[in-house]
Amino acid sequence: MAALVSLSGERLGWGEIPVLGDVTLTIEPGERIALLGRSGVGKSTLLAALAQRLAARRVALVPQDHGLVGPLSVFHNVWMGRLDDAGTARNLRILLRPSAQERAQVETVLTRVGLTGMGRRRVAQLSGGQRQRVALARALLRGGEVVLGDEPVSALDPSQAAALLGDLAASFPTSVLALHDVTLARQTATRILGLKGGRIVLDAPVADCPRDRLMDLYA
Ligand SMILES: Nc1ncnc2c1ncn2[C@@H]1O[C@H](COP(=O)(O)OP(=O)(O)OP(=O)(O)O)[C@@H](O)[C@H]1O
Repeated sequence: MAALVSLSGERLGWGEIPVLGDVTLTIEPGERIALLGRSGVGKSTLLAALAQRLAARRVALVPQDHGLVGPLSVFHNVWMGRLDDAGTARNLRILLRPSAQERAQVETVLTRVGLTGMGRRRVAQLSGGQRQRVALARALLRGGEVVLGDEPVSALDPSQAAALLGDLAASFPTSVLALHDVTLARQTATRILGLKGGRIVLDAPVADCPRDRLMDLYA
């Protein structure tokens, strides 16, 4: 099967400022990759580079800051996951006067993230964990070949986090998720990428990643 994306010896950063060097990485369809490493090591930088390389595919994003529009309703924010499926006129109609079916589609994903009946609430009035779940609902509504998530369950309690990572795994064939919870990464990923000191220092199947080996990434 053809790789989804390949990077070979690349330097990734922002403008002239390098963050990660010598990045060599191939992602195959069906992989569930967890990105691990200390704060500021470059997980978001790698995800941003992957998003760019995967632009021709259908990709759902769950950004670290959620990427929501506070003054708009939960419904509107979730529907944004599908904006590029329709033209401006249809989108305007949906945003102003959604049909019962469109409301039901959004309600279905809201229920999956535990936000049943919250579609009319303004995002600005939600808690941090509720906002994160709106961002997850938007990704679930969008669907696609790949989900890229930057700490997508960091604001949720452990059982909710595990359940929603399970839902992402069931909904997207391939995932690349930056996670800070090593246990959750070992439970949900098939492959671990560990970043340290400006490099990928670990790239291995999860079966070869005992907890101690992963904790070295934070030493
Ligand atoms: N949009 C951006 N523009 C410029 N520099 C950035 C941007 N995003 C991140 N950086 C810089 O890139 C470096 C790596 O940051 P990055 O956000 O990729 O790390 P991270 O591993 O995701 O961190 P965290 O776990 O804290 O989210 C940092 O020095 C950061 O200041």
